[in-house]
Amino acid sequence: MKDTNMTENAVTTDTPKITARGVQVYYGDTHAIKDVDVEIAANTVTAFIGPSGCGKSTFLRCINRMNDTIPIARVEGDIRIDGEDIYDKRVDPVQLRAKVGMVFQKPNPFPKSIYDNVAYGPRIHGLSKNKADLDEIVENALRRAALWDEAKDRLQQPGTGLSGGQQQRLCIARAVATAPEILLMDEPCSALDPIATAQVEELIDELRQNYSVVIVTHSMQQAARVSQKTAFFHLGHLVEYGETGKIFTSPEDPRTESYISGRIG
Ligand SMILES: Nc1ncnc2c1ncn2[C@@H]1O[C@H](COP(=O)(O)OP(=O)(O)OP(=O)(O)O)[C@@H](O)[C@H]1O
Repeated sequence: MKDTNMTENAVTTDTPKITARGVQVYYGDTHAIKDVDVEIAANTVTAFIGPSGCGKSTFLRCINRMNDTIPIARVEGDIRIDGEDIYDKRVDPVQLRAKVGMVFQKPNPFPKSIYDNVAYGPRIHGLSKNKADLDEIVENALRRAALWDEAKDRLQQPGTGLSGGQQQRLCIARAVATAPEILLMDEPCSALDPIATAQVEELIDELRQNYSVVIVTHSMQQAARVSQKTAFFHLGHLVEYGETGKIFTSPEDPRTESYISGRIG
């Protein structure tokens, strides 16, 4: 089945990077994600949209096992990256998170220098042979995050001294420095002004060349601008998933139609 016609059904893509089957998430007695099946393509930006509390962030956090850090959260079902079960006991969540980077709603640089923020992941994962190697990784990551020109003369200054938009790009540089294959972004622009938002959106489009990007957003305009695929969640269900253009112009499900036309949410 192609991915343009589905209602709480399995969704497939030609080259799935991430495959989820029968995913349930519980927080104690709260059933937050209900039987979600989805396949997410490589080199694609996929947007998760839906009303507040529908489970977008919860499902996003399943993809790098961030829910493991929430004691009352319980994840069931099967999630694979390139066919590998990421919940297998042999998978080290720290290694997994190097491969599946995450950028959060609020820029959260470490209280360290700009350089050390970006070098942190490569250092703990032993990705560089020597200082020159690490310098190169840091420079490349800052370039990829479109922050190099603004940061190159102040690499030893604190990351927290940057503007909000620069801090978010620093967090993106920190995430890409470990050469991830997937980048998860949880409302990455919600704390940014329109100019910084435009810069981050432009960056997301460039990042797609190298990564699969999954972005949670409350802004339907943003989803329409940056994503090729959109998933609409409602009350823990993945209601509809498909080409972004189709979801926004001719959704199949009345709940999607209501949300995009502003009647729910
Ligand atoms: N740490 C937590 N502990 C308990 N319940 C939680 C926790 N995180 C989320 N939930 C519950 O799980 C459900 C889904 O929440 P989630 O944050 O995933 O939704 P969301 O769609 O991302 O919402 P928003 O758009 O408001 O960020 C909600 O009912 C929420 O209250």
